[in-house]
Amino acid sequence: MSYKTIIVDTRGAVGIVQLNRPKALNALCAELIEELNAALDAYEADPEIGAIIVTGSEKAFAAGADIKEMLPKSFQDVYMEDFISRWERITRCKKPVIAAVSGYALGGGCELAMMCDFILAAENAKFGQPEINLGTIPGSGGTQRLTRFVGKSKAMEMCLTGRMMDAEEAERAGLVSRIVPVTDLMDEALKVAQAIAAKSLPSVMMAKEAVNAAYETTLTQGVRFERRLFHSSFALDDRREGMTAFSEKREPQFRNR
Ligand SMILES: C/C=C/C(=O)SCCNC(=O)CCNC(=O)[C@H](O)C(C)(C)COP(=O)(O)OP(=O)(O)OC[C@H]1O[C@@H](n2cnc3c(N)ncnc32)[C@H](O)[C@@H]1OP(=O)(O)O
Repeated sequence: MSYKTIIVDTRGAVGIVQLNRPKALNALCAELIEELNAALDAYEADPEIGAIIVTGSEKAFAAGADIKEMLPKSFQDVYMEDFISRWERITRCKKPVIAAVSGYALGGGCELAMMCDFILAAENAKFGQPEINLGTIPGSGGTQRLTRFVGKSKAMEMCLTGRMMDAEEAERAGLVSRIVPVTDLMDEALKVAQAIAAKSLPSVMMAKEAVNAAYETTLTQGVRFERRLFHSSFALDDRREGMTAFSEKREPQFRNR
C-alpha cells in the first residue's frame, strides 16, 4: 500500500511508521490519521511483526492536530463526526508500540506519543499541550494521560500555560522512559523494539494489558486482573519453553503459542 503522509518500513520483526508531513511539522491531519491507522492494522495483522515504532522527523514528532484543517470546523461538525475519535486506534493495538520522539511533540503530537506504550526521547525532544494558546483545550487525552504520567501540578501548569517540557524534565517527571542522543534515536528504538519482538508475543501482550490496567482500574482490581493473566500464561507453550530453557541453561526458542 502506498501512503502520502507516512513512510512505513519493516526491519525484521519490527514495523516502523514515520509521520511524514515535513512542511507542516507532521501536523496530524485526517489523512495522516487514516494512513497511520491503516499501517497499524496491517502490522497488527502481520504474524511476522512483534513490535511497532511510531516516529517523526528530527525537528518534529508531530506539532499537533492540523490547525488549518480544524479552523473552519463548527461545533456541529466536530460533534457530529466525533472529531478526534479516529486517533484512538493506536490505544487498541495489542502489539507493543514505542514512540520514538525527536523535536516537538505538541498538542495532539504529545497525546499520540502518550497513547503509545512508552516514549523514547531524543535529547532535543519538547513536549507540550499548547491548545490553551488557540483558545481550546487538549482533546485527545492530554488532560487525562499527562496528569497520570506527571501528576496534577505539572500537568495543570502545562495545560494552563502551554509551557513546553524538555527531554530532561520529561524523564525526571516520568513521561519518557529514556533519553538518547538525537542521532541514536532510531537505532536505540530499533534495539529495544527488536528485544521485545524476540520475546514470546502472547506474554508481551499480556504484560502490556496488565500494565495498562493500572491506568484504568483500582489497585485491587488491577492486581486481580494481573493474577488472572499470570495464571493464563501457564497455558502458553512459550511459558513452558521459557522455564524449561532456564532449567536447561539455554536460550528459549519461543514459538508464539
Ligand atoms: C486534539 C488536538 C489539538 C491540537 O493538537 S491543537 C495544535 C497544538 N499545537 C500547536 O499549537 C503547535 C503549533 N505550532 C507551533 O507552535 C510552531 O509551529 C512550532 C513551535 C512547533 C515550531 O515553530 P517554527 O520552527 O517557527 O515553525 P513554523 O514556521 O511555525 O512551522 C512550520 C510550518 O508548519 C506549520 N505548522 C506547525 N504546526 C502546525 C499545526 N499544528 N497545524 C498546522 N500547521 C502547522 C506552520 O504553519 C508552518 O507552515 P507554513 O510554512 O506554511 O507557514
